Amino acid sequence: MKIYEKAPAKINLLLDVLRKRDDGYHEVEMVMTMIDLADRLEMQELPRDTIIISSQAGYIPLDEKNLAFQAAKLIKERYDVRSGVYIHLDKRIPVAAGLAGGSSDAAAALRGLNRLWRLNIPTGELQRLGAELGSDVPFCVTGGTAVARGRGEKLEPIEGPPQCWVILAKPPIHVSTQEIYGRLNAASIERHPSTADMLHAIREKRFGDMCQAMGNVLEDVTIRHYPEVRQIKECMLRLGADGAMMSGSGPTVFGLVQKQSKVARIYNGLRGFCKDVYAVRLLP
Ligand SMILES: C[C@](O)(CO)[C@H](O)COP(=O)(O)OP(=O)(O)OC[C@H]1O[C@@H](n2ccc(N)nc2=O)[C@H](O)[C@@H]1O
Ligand SMILES: Nc1ncnc2c1ncn2[C@@H]1O[C@H](COP(=O)(O)OP(=O)(O)OP(=O)(O)O)[C@@H](O)[C@H]1O
Repeated sequence: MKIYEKAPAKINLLLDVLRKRDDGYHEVEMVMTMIDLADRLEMQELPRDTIIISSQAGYIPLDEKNLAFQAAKLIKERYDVRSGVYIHLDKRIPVAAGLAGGSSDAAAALRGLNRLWRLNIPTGELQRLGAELGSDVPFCVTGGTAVARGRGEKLEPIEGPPQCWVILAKPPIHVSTQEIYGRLNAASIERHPSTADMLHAIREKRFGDMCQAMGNVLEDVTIRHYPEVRQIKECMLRLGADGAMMSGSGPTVFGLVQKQSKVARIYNGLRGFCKDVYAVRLLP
């Protein structure tokens, strides 16, 4: 039997860091939502006790370092599954972009293998397993729109933001999430974004207020080392985006636009800057 799962990318509409924790992670408060840019996973049961990953993308690990491999291994061990699986990853989300591509693949593998092996694992348990693989994985298990707290695993689902276009531009640099959090001095953050303002804007479907409420405390840290992120953000706003911000730890910058008539102009303008540009919708 073959089954398929879509693994959409996420953006952080808001990312605040409250403090550094004793375990080395940071206590965060984030508003996350999914966009219509997704990897596709094909999963096929194998009679042998083995996990095989393949992908058309030449630049991701296909061994134990792959997050989909780790998801399959975890579920096999915890649920004592004797058969194996072949997972093909059709990668469309840019890698190490701040869009949770690997995390979403892991979450899709957890959902898919739960079906393939008829394990009936409840969603909450899939999220707990996901938290063992990465801080963004529990959100990716369910998707939608949510406030994420703790290190990202405490989730409060909320209604979706007002629909709009999302234009993404990723400069050709590799940014390590660990390095960016490591360079952040949580005690000296000058301006924290307001989660309350963001939630109010989303609840009231006020697109302009939502753009105003966007904020990401990791942005300054990444920009200090990669000034091209600021250039892309400024370029997006100059070209007419209603709001623009870095997603996650970067380096991808996303711009939000409500009017379709503006999309082509922003997209084409950014293509002059970098190769990796996408124009997609929010996932409803
Ligand atoms: C930047 C975000 O993507 C925003 O959604 C997440 O906060 C990070 O999610 P992620 O990539 O799934 O993160 P993980 O794989 O769990 O952690 C990578 C590294 O980021 C740092 N990290 C991550 C999450 C968190 N709340 N505090 C941290 O300090 C840790 O140094 C960790 O070693
Ligand atoms: N299935 C996968 N897809 C992409 N990268 C993967 C995968 N499995 C492991 N990796 C590794 O994870 C690293 C981070 O890639 P990923 O695309 O998940 O980053 P990201 O979008 O910045 O994640 P996040 O937003 O959660 O911090 C890459 O360097 C890559 O080698």
